[in-house]
Amino acid sequence: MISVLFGPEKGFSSDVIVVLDVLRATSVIVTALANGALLIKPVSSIREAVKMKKEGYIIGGERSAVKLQSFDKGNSPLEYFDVAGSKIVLTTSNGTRLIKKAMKYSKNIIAGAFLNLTEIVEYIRNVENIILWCAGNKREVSYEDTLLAGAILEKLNRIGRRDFHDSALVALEFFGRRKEIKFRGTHARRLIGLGYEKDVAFCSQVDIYSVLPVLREDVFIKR
Ligand SMILES: O=C(O)[C@H](CS(=O)(=O)O)OP(=O)(O)O
Ligand SMILES: [Mg+2]
Repeated sequence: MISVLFGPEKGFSSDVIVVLDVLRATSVIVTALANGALLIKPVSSIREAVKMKKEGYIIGGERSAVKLQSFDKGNSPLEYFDVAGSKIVLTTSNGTRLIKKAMKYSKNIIAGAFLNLTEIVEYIRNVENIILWCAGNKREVSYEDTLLAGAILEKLNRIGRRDFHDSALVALEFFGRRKEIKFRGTHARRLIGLGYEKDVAFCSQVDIYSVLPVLREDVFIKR
């Protein structure tokens, strides 16, 4: 059975959990690994991230969408092209918190974005129980994560999967009504207002990377 969780509140166990935070945490994770980062460690707090600096990590993340003082990088995927060979610790408002939560519910967690859409589908196509877990925006449903859930489901549907929970059917039908990958929600508008329009455009690209971030212990590495 394939289910979609539209926000971070309620979780349950599953064979695989695909964490979706299109704007922008999972797009950052995919981009960093595609550009040669060795690993990305998601953490919930700023303090945990800062501690890792001494261990040679690049520290990245945001609060209220803006790079933190004393951090090396923010939460823009465009800042993660020059990370070959590095270890990164990442803390963000929605995405990294959801990843930590998802760890309670599955040993098999992957990070999904439009950037690696086909890689996600290839990995989960034969898995029995799947949750597509949307990070959402400030604990609410987000347009772009729901759209990605629908895009994944459409591809699964095309290859014959039909075991969709009602939540999955809702996301699938939502995606089916959209003709383009364009983010019309609050989070995209807010990021554009803050000057991050290039991030929004970058994160709406489909399949520019053939990379799948898988969580091993508590760090994402390339599969
Ligand atoms: O940086 C982002 O895009 C958001 C921050 S906020 O929700 O806009 O304040 O973080 P994320 O965890 O990637 O949703
Ligand atoms: Mg987000």
